[in-house]
Amino acid sequence: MNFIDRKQVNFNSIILPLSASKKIRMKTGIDAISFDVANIHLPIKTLATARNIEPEKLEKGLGLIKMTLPDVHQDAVVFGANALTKLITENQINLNEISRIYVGTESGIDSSKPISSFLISLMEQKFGEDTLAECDVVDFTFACIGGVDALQNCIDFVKLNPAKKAIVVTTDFAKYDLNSTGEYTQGAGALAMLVTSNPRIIAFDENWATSTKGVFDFFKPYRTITKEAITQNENNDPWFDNLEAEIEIHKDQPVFDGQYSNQCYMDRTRNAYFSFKKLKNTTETLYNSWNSIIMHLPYSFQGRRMLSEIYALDHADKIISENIESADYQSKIKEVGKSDEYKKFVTEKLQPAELASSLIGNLYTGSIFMGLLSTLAHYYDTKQEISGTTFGFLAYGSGSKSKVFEGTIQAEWQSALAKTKLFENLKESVEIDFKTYESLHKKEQKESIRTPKNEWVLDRIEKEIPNLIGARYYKWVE
Ligand SMILES: CC(=O)SCCNC(=O)CCNC(=O)[C@H](O)C(C)(C)COP(=O)(O)OP(=O)(O)OC[C@H]1O[C@@H](n2cnc3c(N)ncnc32)[C@H](O)[C@@H]1OP(=O)(O)O
Repeated sequence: MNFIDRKQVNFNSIILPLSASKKIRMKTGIDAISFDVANIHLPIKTLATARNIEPEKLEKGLGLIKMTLPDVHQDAVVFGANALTKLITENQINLNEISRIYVGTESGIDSSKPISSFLISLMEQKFGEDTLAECDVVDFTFACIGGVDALQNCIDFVKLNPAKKAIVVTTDFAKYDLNSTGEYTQGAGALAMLVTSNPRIIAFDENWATSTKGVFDFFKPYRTITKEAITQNENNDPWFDNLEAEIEIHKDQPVFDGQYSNQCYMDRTRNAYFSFKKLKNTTETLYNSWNSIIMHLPYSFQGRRMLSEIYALDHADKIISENIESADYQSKIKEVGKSDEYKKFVTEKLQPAELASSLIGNLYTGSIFMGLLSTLAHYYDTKQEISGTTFGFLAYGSGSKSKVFEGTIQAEWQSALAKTKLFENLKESVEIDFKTYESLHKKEQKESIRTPKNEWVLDRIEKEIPNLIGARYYKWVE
């Protein structure tokens, strides 16, 4: 029997074989990436005009251009299944080789059956019965950071099992109440990423820093509909007609405090960033070593608005003191954010990630990965070589948690990305008018806006068979 001497095993990065003379560090990271977004959009100017908001605030203040939203036949399962199908076909993945499909989402359609369970049956429908019979699947939910949690988990798994492969899917519909301050930060879509040893796109460093604090900045609680509300049925909802007693319901739209959520975002990312420096045992200005910075972007300019604090605190010339409690601390951060030096920094390190966000909107768990894809697609389209450079990641999920980590772009990133064509695909999105937007939002629209082709669609929701009521069925449309 072979016994492994635990003292010789570095559990942070698997070193194979274990003899001191022949140490090979196995890289782990993202080997392939694909996406699916709603493909219908409302121009942000249209929303601004209808809501009597200055368009410049949304366009120049928050960086918004278009806002995608699901068509009648789309939901979080559809986006996830389409991104996953593209990942499998474009990269000729043999599903028997996939040990895990872990989903990050905060748009679950069922409190018990995870989205990953739907994905399994749809993939087997398309690629063969029992092809995923031994695959482990589960959903991760922690607001927008659930996809990063799934990724970290899959990376650890592949590090321990270098011959195995995993897939991470992030899928969400960021839906906010009409007339709320979140309304202009909506969006919908999914990404799928293959996690392997010796990946072609990006290999992650072993250090991951975390900052956590339990807060109510943004959440989706179960809400009570009282007997009186059911009786009054102010919105004439036909579903109410069959209700007799008070019930708890779950609404897609969150309860949130926008400015407080920004503060939580800043606090968590700042703490995680400085913890990451400690883990790396460095006093150098860390962001200078990053070619690009990939942050959670609930809207395009969130990263640049939030990062000025870290930029100032970790600046080589110590632009501001570290006294976070001082009276003029916040105004000094704002001042730094408006400086030409900071604007240049943003253009170089953050802007490539913002490009897709401006055209799509919020993807919740997928936003940070769309930032990564946007950056890679930008460098691909502009033919700039970035292999060997390091990307820094600042993830955030309300509730709240931040994770900071970094990865190195691999030599084959361009060939791995050749079929993705992000910006080309985004150009095909169909524009809708304000009336159509509102009817989709209120679920009054019955016919699909766009005719689906070569994609998964929601076929029907069971209404009759008692022990299947609410079951969702999907189909592939050629
Ligand atoms: C879910 C998560 O990811 S948590 C973290 C983020 N939170 C959310 O996404 C929650 C949902 N969203 C929201 O609540 C809101 O959309 C927020 C908080 C993101 C934005 O809130 P608002 O009150 O609409 O905007 P806010 O006043 O913060 O910022 C507007 C920006 O536009 C700028 N602006 C305003 N008018 C103009 C104009 N005419 N021209 C140019 N810029 C303008 C402002 O100066 C400000 O930018 P600055 O602070 O960088 O200077």
